[in-house]
Amino acid sequence: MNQVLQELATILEQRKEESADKSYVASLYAKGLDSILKKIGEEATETVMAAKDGNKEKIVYETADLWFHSMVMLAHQGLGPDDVLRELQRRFGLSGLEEKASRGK
Ligand SMILES: N=c1c2ncn([C@@H]3O[C@H](COP(=O)(O)OP(=O)(O)OP(=O)(O)O)[C@@H](O)[C@H]3O)c2ncn1[C@@H]1O[C@H](COP(=O)(O)O)[C@@H](O)[C@H]1O
Repeated sequence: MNQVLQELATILEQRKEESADKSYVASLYAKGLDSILKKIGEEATETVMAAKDGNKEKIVYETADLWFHSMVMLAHQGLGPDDVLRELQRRFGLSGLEEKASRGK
């Protein structure tokens, strides 16, 4: 799995033991699932607006916010990035893309 995602996932697990006034992630857990989902909705909207503007720097920044809050949601639900990557890898295999990529097509 991607090392950055793995390291972030480890921090997100550790934040489950942290107090809400010391950590943004712990404060999101304390507010509960609906607040985490609200942040995902906001960040998704900001990502869409950045893409419509065509500002590459802003697109990357907002997508990072969206991925980050999605990872907080996964951690809250007892999941992690490896679960999503496994699903993407499964689809990759199913579509035959893996074989085509290895043949350079
Ligand atoms: N990657 C991130 C990250 N990306 C975005 N954010 C926060 O997500 C929020 C984004 O919300 P907005 O863009 O709406 O900005 P805002 O108006 O300040 O936010 P709100 O007041 O509306 O909640 C900001 O407060 C950012 O600081 C993040 N906060 C933390 N991390 C990672 O999570 C780790 C743990 O963070 P803490 O729990 O704060 O220690 C850190 O080490 C970082 O690696």
